[in-house]
Amino acid sequence: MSLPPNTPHATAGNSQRPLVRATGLVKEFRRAKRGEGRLGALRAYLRGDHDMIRAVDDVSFDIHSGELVGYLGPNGAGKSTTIKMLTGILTPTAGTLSVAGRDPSRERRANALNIGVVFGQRSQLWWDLPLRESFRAIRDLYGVPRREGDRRQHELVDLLDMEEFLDAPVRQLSLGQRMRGDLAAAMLYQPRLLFLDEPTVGLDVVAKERIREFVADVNAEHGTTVVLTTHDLEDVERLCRRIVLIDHGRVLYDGALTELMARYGPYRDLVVTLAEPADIVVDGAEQVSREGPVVTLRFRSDQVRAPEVIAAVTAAHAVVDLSVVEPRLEAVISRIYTQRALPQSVA
Ligand SMILES: Nc1ncnc2c1ncn2[C@@H]1O[C@H](COP(=O)(O)OP(=O)(O)OP(=O)(O)O)[C@@H](O)[C@H]1O
Repeated sequence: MSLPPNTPHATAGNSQRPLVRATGLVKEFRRAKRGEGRLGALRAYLRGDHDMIRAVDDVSFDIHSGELVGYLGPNGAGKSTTIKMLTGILTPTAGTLSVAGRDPSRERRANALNIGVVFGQRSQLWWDLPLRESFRAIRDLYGVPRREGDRRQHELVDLLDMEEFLDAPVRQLSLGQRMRGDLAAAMLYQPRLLFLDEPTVGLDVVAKERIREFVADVNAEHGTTVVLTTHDLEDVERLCRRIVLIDHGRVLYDGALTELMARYGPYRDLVVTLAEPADIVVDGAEQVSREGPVVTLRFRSDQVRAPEVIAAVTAAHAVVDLSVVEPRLEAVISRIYTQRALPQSVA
């Protein structure tokens, strides 16, 4: 199925120079070829046989100051590779990249002053140092003036409620506490751009909510531009107005979250619990799943009315329970990932 062209992003028409501009970005990796069997593998290794993998394949986008963008995609889509190029850790194979007017891989140190990076899976803090000492080291490293640093640290400690564990070594902190420490560390020198890679992974609901509130706050109050990579779509629903969806290194969608939902908007699910397990075949609706006696039918509410589908189902089956469910972002995204296409436009 061919993909519709990318939707112009939410800030199209913004005349300001973008904070981030990626144009035709490509990143290829060499990967050793695996020969058949042990001997084959050895031969391939000795011959230096390799494949090229295009982890990022002609990606272009602009991000303007103050935006909070979700950079999403299934495992292996190329998200981390893109973020690594934006932070200067990796050099693009082709294309151009500008972050606050700089080429990140050529001016890595200068770029580092403008960006904060937080990885949910791995801490940037010193494991054996108390948080307070890590903060001091970071302030020194980034040349934050003392008074200014004290003020910011105080504000962040307050905002993230960290006073009680500031003197504990990082290795003794819970995941949620460590995450708060990482976020504060990334914001101590007030970067213009914050990259968050899975910032809520593994956290309980309360801890997740605290992180989301903090991210929303630094974006709204300090105008910090945020690029958020996450598999938790509640993070996205809660925080992002714009999303960039990638798969196999290519942009599938770049635009407002509301527009994506509107495209999917006419779809409704009718969840039916039957007295006896059975498949349901009715006009205007498609059975999308069946688990025991629970069957889910999907229909377009602009083509068939819910009462008509319900009447057809109850005429043919003994029904114990039923409900009509509006689509959630998760359903939309999983449909895009599985079909590698956007839902049909309503228009
Ligand atoms: N250093 C590397 N050498 C070879 N291949 C790599 C390297 N880094 C990434 N890749 C490959 O590039 C592709 C994109 O990987 P990337 O880590 O960017 O995906 P991702 O979208 O961040 O995935 P996830 O959600 O699982 O973190 C994958 O096929 C991966 O195996």
